[in-house]
Amino acid sequence: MTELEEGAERLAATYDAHAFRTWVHPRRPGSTVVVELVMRDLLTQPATASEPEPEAVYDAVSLGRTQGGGRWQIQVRGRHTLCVGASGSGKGSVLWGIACGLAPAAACDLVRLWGIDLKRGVELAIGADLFEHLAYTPEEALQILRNLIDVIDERGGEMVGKTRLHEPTVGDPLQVLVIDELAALTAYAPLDVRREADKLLGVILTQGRALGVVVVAFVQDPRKEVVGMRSLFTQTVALRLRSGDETAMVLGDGMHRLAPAHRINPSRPGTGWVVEDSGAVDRVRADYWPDYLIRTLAGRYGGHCDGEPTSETTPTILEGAVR
Ligand SMILES: Nc1ncnc2c1ncn2[C@@H]1O[C@H](COP(=O)(O)OP(=O)(O)OP(=O)(O)O)[C@@H](O)[C@H]1O
Repeated sequence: MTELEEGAERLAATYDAHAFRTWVHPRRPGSTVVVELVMRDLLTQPATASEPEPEAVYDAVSLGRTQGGGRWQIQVRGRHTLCVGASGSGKGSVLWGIACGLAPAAACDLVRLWGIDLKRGVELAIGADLFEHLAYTPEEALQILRNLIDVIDERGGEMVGKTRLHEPTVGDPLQVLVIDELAALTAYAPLDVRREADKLLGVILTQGRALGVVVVAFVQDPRKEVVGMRSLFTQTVALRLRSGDETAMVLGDGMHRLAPAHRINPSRPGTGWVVEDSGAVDRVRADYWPDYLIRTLAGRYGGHCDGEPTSETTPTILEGAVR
């Protein structure tokens, strides 16, 4: 092995590269050596989620892996999150990663989960016990939005001049609204519902963050006609998208090259791109949440702080303000 190859091998080991090639730069022979590292793609294989630690966490939850081999943590408190991905791109694994990651905190009433699933509850019903309330109809969805606005009004008065970011405590929890297929509410619901939902969601998205009311929404189609309030979300996860235009729409102009979500292989659901506040771009893959695991956690944490299984309860819609 030549000295050059030995050096390249050391470099490959340092960066956990799968293979390497070396050659002398064609235009600068004798002076510049090129080493090309072939990196292993750590996100090729799917991973199944495991039960979250029993500690109640509400700031951020772990969703899966980053391409560098670290854990993918998503900030929940203080952010409104929009996850966009074509059908079958794996939005469910991001949704359940967040809901199940917050489950221990929800059991202790440090977090209260609200759910809107206008696709007849197909997605959320499976973990229904984790949610304070679930809405399966447009009218129920509006009621949840109104309830959350009441929380905002109440907290706004209490917090003014005291603190900039609501600190969840038992009984005064972080309120997390999970909306599966946002378009069903903002684009395909009856006109009067759409109008009111747009208005109420606009208030929550502009005023709720600091007051401990955050939205985590999922949508297939990111066009403005479908998600008019796209720009009000403060962080975005792009799973597999359908075109470079969609990538630019979701992640920002110029991002279709840096974070090509439209090139994600359809055979690798749960894979996505995230752009951090700092502008750092990362490729990630969510862990897969099988139904049995969601049911297990909903049974263990739904409505209880002591880890005992809950009785079977159907979430109901509250009239008026939440506690
Ligand atoms: N993180 C993941 N790792 C591996 N496979 C996954 C992952 N997430 C989802 N899958 C697989 O991909 C399929 C589709 O995922 P999912 O239902 O979450 O997509 P979706 O984006 O919610 O689609 P739709 O918008 O049509 O509901 C799942 O049934 C599962 O088999």
